[in-house]
Amino acid sequence: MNSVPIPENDADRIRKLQAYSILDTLPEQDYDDITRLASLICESPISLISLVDEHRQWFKSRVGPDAQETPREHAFCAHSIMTPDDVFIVNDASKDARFEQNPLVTGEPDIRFYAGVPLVAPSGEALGTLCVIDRQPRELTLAQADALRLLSRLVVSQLEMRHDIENIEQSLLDQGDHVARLEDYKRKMDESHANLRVQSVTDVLTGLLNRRGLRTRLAEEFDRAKREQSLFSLLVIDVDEFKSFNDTYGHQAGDKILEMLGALLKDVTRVYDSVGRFGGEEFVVLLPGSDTQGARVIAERTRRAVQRHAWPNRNVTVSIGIATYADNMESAADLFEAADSALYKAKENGRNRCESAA
Ligand SMILES: Nc1nc2c(ncn2[C@@H]2O[C@H](COP(=O)(O)OP(=O)(O)OP(=O)(O)O)[C@@H](O)[C@H]2O)c(=O)[nH]1
Repeated sequence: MNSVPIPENDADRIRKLQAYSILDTLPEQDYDDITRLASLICESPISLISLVDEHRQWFKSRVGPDAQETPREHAFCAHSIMTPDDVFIVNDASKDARFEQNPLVTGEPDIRFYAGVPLVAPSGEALGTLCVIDRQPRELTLAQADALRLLSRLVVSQLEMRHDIENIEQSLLDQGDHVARLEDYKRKMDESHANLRVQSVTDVLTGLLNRRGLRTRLAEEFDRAKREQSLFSLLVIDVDEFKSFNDTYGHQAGDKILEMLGALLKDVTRVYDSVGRFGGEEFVVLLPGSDTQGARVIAERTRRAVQRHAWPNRNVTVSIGIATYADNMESAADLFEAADSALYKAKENGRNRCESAA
């Protein structure tokens, strides 16, 4: 038996075939319809869509034989793909020197007649054939050859369509991946914006509201008190003789005091009060719902708590100015100034005391 011919472009041809991802896939109705039609039109008991792989021919669809594949060296189709533009016809294989010793001729399925039309990819490679086979020597009519050509083009269209669909599916998956990554990115951006928003109103040393955060909250509460005619008070709290503390124990020890005082103020106030560090050693507590009397109680409690607290180095006390919202106040600044004046009075009157605005 002659050895099997190999096309010059065989490596490219096999790469192309593999790119279709068709080898070793399950049977599909569309391809089976084509082999059935080929068999009917050509009146042949066997019809195959044979794809010529590196070492085998593999049948995507078959009418007749049980085998799913045969070695390439036995494949009539391996001869057929050598002439991509022609129908390859063997009228009687038992009398053809190329095939008379072929096991597919000397044994099952006893091939005598073979007609194969190469399946030519749009880029020119012959991937395999659509072929019809008979156990009797015979001929193919011109009409049957034409039909076989037409059906072979249908097979290639199927291959192309399937390939396009796979590409589209893949790009949809890739697109989905991009969308997921974008959403993740957006979520991270939102998180970092939210973090930035929190940081922009937070005092680094104490973790309380900073001056900016306090200003915003004060304006909101002031507007609410004015709108709803509700009670609202404000405490301005200042550490006594803090300069001498710093001078004696150092700035870092002073920072520690401010940090501890921040935590203490948080402890002694209610959840709906807002506590912040207005700057330096001055703290502010906003008391929505509190009149002067209520604010005074909280201020006294705070002052006592500071006085009794176990501080490092030496005792710490605070002076507290109290102001309560009144109808005649035009803005939050009026309320703040009133509390600040009261604080000044507390300092004037000897420190470690609470004073209310007049
Ligand atoms: N450690 C520390 N000290 C600060 C900080 N901010 C302001 N200070 C200090 O706080 C001190 C405030 O001093 P003064 O305004 O003279 O007031 P005081 O010494 O507390 O005296 P009175 O308020 O009148 O009781 C200054 O020495 C500031 O340097 C801070 O963030 N950390």
